[in-house]
Amino acid sequence: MKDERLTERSVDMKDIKIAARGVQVYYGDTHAIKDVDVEIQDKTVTAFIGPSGCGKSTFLRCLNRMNDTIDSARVEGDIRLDGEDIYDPRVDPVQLRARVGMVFQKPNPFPKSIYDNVAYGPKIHGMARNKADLDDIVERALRRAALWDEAKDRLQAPGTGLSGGQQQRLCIARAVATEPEVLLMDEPCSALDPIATDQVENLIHELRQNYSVVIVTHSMQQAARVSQKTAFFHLGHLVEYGETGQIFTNPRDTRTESYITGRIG
Ligand SMILES: Nc1ncnc2c1ncn2[C@@H]1O[C@H](COP(=O)(O)OP(=O)(O)OP(=O)(O)O)[C@@H](O)[C@H]1O
Repeated sequence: MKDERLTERSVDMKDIKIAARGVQVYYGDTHAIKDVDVEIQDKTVTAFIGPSGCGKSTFLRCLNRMNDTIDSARVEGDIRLDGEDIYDPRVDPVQLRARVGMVFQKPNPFPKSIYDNVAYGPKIHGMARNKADLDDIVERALRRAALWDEAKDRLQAPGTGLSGGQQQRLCIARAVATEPEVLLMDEPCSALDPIATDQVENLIHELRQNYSVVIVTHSMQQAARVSQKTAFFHLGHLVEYGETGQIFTNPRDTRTESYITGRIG
């Protein structure tokens, strides 16, 4: 006899891109992330919200081992990408970060041309057979980041010469150029004006067709606009995780309710 629950479960499992279990993060003696379990779904935008210092960025950085670059940080627990342990010593963090890309709060283009900023990742990962291939990859990434029209006539100009909003879109183009499966965005719009913010939010909608996107944001309006799932963090705990609509209209935990109604944070 067919076990309905098993079938249902295997379908659910397929939709999970990243599964984290019992994650703890310490910076020296500071216990910044406390026993967090979460399942990030594929082709979904997940927002991490919560008051300043609650651990959103720290947890985000666990998902592509960016905390490895912080000497005092220690990560414990189990984090799997498509079922594979990303902290296994055999996993190369550089390869992992090509699969799980990241965009930071402050645009950080390399001191190179616009073209080279985008071409760098595909080059080191051997994604282009020749110059024409690379040109195509660069154009496609810049188009996806809604920067092509502004950049196409000055591809050899330095990336650092662009405006703040353009630089952030350049960093997004750089991140998508390696075709990551997951894109982590740490407050990607905090340095942007409303027009650039709107462009980035449109891009997030588009990216969700192919990728899983996780975004840390201080703006609850932004979380409500762009995400399907929301995780509320407080003092290092993941307090509540669910459908974005439910979290904002019918939170189950009083701490979530206090935060979304502006009483904490
Ligand atoms: N590199 C670091 N070294 C030591 N402590 C850190 C470091 N980064 C973060 N912390 C500490 O870890 C805790 C969580 O910080 P984190 O930046 O993850 O929070 P956050 O929710 O992203 O905050 P914000 O919204 O203000 O960016 C805080 O107590 C913070 O002081």
